[in-house]
Amino acid sequence: MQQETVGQTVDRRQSSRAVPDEPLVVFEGVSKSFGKLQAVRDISLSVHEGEFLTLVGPSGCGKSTLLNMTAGLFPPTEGSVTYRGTPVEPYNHRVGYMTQSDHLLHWRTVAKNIAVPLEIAKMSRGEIKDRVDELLELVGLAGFGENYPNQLSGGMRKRCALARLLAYDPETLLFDEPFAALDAQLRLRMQMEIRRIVAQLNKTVLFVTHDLDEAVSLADRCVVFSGRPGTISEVLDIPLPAERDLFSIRHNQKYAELTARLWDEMAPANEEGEN
Ligand SMILES: Nc1ncnc2c1ncn2[C@@H]1O[C@H](COP(=O)(O)OP(=O)(O)OP(=O)(O)O)[C@@H](O)[C@H]1O
Repeated sequence: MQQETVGQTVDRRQSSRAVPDEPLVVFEGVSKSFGKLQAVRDISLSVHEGEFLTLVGPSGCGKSTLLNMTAGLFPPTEGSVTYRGTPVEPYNHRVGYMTQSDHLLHWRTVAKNIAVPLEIAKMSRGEIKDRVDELLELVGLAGFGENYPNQLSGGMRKRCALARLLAYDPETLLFDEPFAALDAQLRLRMQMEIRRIVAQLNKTVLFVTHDLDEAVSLADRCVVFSGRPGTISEVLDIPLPAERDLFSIRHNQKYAELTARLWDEMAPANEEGEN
């Protein structure tokens, strides 16, 4: 059961991370093959509640495959994926999934798009309205509820998709390169929004990206994969402040060191199995 509502605004990230807790998602000796193709091999990784994890690695190393197994879209070939101590089964309703494409329904207004999961959950009209208003406020779209997706900018569409993702209050958010198509400035704004919202709601995040700056600036930890079959080559702690200004963080010495280290890790000479 979900414990939080969207309206709760206490940042429990710092305090929850100060106390050792049971991991939320655990991959133990996970391998996944599709026919003869082995996508990932022997992945062991624990994700803790309230943690923001980024996943980077060469194309085809199985990052999305890990998200898909967390969502219960398919099981591992070997090993186990558990969520709160229980093996993930089809489907894991505690997670929400957001990809590069926003999948907004063009014939529905912003408010009606956000309302989709709430309608499926058979909430009453009044409850849906209250919830949608709250979500519009949260993602910075107050006043745009009656607009249609084709009347929105790229950033606003992302905000709308994010609000819909949050509507049923999933405790873990899976992001697969959600901002890849945005220009640099917009991407930075959306990154700031994501960190603000995730901290505010104390969500756990697995975020796949090819952008190494994004991988460092967003994360509490960054998981680096080697080429296919994907194995974890390193898990980097990102000891940057929980409350960070993503504009000025680029001048931070630690930030520069971490991104440089990631670039070194990702140098072509270090890739074993590029597509
Ligand atoms: N459902 C599937 N059926 C068959 N093959 C798959 C399936 N899902 C993934 N693969 C294959 O597994 C490998 C890993 O794919 P995956 O999408 O997880 O990699 P990725 O690291 O997320 O790649 P990218 O960064 O390019 O998105 C690829 O070779 C892909 O073609």
